[in-house]
Parts: sequence; C-alpha cells; structure tokens
Amino acid sequence: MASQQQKLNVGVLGATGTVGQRFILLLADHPQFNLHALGASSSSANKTYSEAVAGRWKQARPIPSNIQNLTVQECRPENFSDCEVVFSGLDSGPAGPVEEAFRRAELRVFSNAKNYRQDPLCPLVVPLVNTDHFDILDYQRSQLQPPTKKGFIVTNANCSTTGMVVPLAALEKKFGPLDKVIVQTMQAISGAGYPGVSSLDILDNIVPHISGEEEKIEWEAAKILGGLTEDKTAFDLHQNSPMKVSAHCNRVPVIDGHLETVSVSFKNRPAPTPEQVKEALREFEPEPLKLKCHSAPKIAITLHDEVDRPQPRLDREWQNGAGVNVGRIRECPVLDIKFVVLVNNVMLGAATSSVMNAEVALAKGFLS
Ligand SMILES: NC(=O)C1=CN([C@@H]2O[C@H](COP(=O)(O)OP(=O)(O)OC[C@H]3O[C@@H](n4cnc5c(N)ncnc54)[C@H](OP(=O)(O)O)[C@@H]3O)[C@@H](O)[C@H]2O)C=CC1
Ligand SMILES: N[C@@H](CC(=O)OP(=O)(O)O)C(=O)O
Repeated sequence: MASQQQKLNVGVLGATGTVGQRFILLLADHPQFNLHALGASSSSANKTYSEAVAGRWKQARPIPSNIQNLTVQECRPENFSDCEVVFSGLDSGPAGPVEEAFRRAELRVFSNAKNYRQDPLCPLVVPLVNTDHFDILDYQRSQLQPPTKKGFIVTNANCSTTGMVVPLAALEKKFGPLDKVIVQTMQAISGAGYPGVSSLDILDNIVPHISGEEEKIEWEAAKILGGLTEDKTAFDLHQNSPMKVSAHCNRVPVIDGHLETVSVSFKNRPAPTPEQVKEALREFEPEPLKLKCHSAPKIAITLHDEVDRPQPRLDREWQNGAGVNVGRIRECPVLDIKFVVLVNNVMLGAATSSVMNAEVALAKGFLS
C-alpha cells in the first residue's frame, strides 16, 4: 500500500449527505487518496464531522475513526487549497457555482450533481462504460476563460442511467448499435437524499413519477454511449446512429438499489439470441477492471440464472455495490431482448462512480 506521503489529498463537498456519507466510507482508508478536507452547508460548517452528522449518520458501519474529528468547512476553494481533487455530493442547488469556483481554483472536480452533465466540454462518465471521454479534458481546460492548468469538472451520471448503460454498452460492443430502448425503473427511497420522500407517501405505495428523471435517462444515455469526435473536442451524442430511449420512472418502498426492466432492439439483423447476449455481458471487461482500480468490481456485470433475481435486498451489496446485476435475459416479442438490471444507486449509481473515475484518471495520467 502507498505511504501517506504518496497519496493525493482529496476533499468531499456535501460530505454530510446520503452520497457524502458513502464517499466517507470509500475514501477513509483509500490506498491512493488521503481524505483531507470536508465541506457542507453553513449549518454544518465549523463542527467536527461527528457533530455535523449527529442523528443522521445512516450507515451500517460507524464513522471511521480518522474522520470523526475532521472539521467540516464551508464549500469555498480556499478551505481546500491543500487538495488536488474534490468529490462533490452537493445538492444541485449550490453545486453549479460551487463546482465552477473549485475548477477555477485549479482543483479537479468529480461530481455527482446533474449541473454539468449536459455541458459540451464536461465528460459524463460511467466508469464501467466510457472512461475514454476523459480525452476531452485538455480541450475543456483550454476553452475556459482564462484557461486552467489543472482544474476541470468530470461528472458521473444519474443513478438509473448508470445501471442501464452498463449492459447496453456491453451489447453495443458485441452486436453493434442499439435501435430502441424501453426502460421502467423501480427506484429506491435513498435516491431522494435524506430525509427524502415522506413515509406517508412511500409506505404501502408506489409513486409513478420522479421529477426530471425520465428526461435525464433518455438524454444521458446518448452522451455516455456515443463517442468523442476524432479531434477530441466534442461528444457525438450517438448521432452517427440515433438510438431512441423511452423511460418510465417509479419510486418504490426500497431503501437502496434501483431495479430496472429493460427491453432493447438492435440495428443489425439478425438480433442476438438470449444465449449470445449472456455471453456478451459475461465477457464485458471495462477499463477500471483492466487497470485493476481499487474500487472496481471483479465482475462488471454479474449474471443471475435464478428466475427471481436480481433483487435489491439480496444483491445490492454484492461487490460493495460497485458492479451491476443482470437477470431474466429473454426474447422480447415487441423489441428483441429484455432483461432486469439492479444498480446500487448510492454506490455505483453515485459515490463509487466518482471515486472509480478518479482512480482511472489517476492511472491514465490526468491528475499529474
Ligand atoms: N442519492 C442518490 O442516490 C444520488 C444522488 N445524486 C446526486 O448527488 C448529490 C447529493 O445527493 P444526496 O446525497 O442524495 O443529497 P443530500 O440532501 O442527502 O445531501 C446534500 C449535501 O449537500 C450539502 N449542501 C446543501 N446545501 C448546501 C449549500 N448551500 N452549500 C454547501 N453544501 C450544501 C448538504 O450539507 P448539510 O448537511 O450541511 O445541509 C449535504 O452534505 C445531488 O446532486 C444528487 O442529485 C446522484 C446520484 C444518486
Ligand atoms: N433522482 C435520483 C437521484 C438523483 O439525485 O439523481 P440526479 O443525480 O440525476 O439528480 C433518484 O431519485 O433516485
């Protein structure tokens, strides 16, 4: 393991929230990153981390002992000047201007918030899918006014988008472009942050609407699955081969883990059989696995043969929530193939993606 001196100092913005708490657990004992600074709102600032999250630490593990007494700061770059990288679990309200201020101050920002996902210069990276999009970062820095030397923003995707695009990427890699995708999500309560959806709304109930979610899934999939232009200055948004995506999003009474039923059709004929699809998913080995990144799962897509799996309660903690689980792969009488995918929304769907993105960026020299 690297010594303390060799580790990169990192900070977490929004460290007290649902995603922020997952960052704490992922970073408290990381072999390459030293968790050095924590930020949250002014109501948490100047308290120790333990004081700031008193009564709202919602993890099964205690607050790591080396973090308990760190002082939470306001999210201003000068409070993070000893850091090389910040991970953002900020609410989308403050995230836009705060993340921009950190980029300007030459920090590398890995964000969960939605604010910069559609920015034409910011990569929207699901680490198990499109780490090649980091190649736009030199251009991003060069286009800022004034240009930055080191500072950039990388975002990761909406949690439901993240679960869906991993198997879709494996299918496109093996069988060529997809034509149509229809997805229904059953999204966990933790996706709405803390305290989130009222118990009177979600117990004994399903809420068939999550504001803005369907539009995000439909748009983000094209940016993630599309490539970069040859000169690495723009995203092609899957325009070479337009793909139609339709999403229905539902909030269900599950604590963690978004389950999604997905139906797809392919441009190339004949379409693959369920057995060929299983083989393609099984052999999918994205870059973080090849690079042996610390937070990468051993298996990107875990296939389940049982007819009633994956399930959120049984499968969300497998590989610390860093991969996706897929089951029920079968022919679709309307499109070509249908299946079920489970993503741990607060892990690969949020904090784990940011951390894995930073690990890949480090391994590929983007943090030098
Ligand atoms: N939950 C999930 O499954 C996913 C969430 N995301 C995104 O990640 C981000 C965080 O989500 P989540 O953890 O669920 O949200 P929470 O509401 O649980 O946490 C929000 C965090 O932002 C901080 N904050 C709020 N306002 C300010 C402010 N004005 N200045 C500085 N800090 C502030 C809060 O600090 P304090 O405690 O002091 O108020 C807290 O640390 C959001 O952008 C969300 O959309 C993305 C994918 C999945
Ligand atoms: N909206 C998602 C979580 C989330 O915060 O998504 P986004 O980062 O795209 O705003 C959910 O409710 O499960």
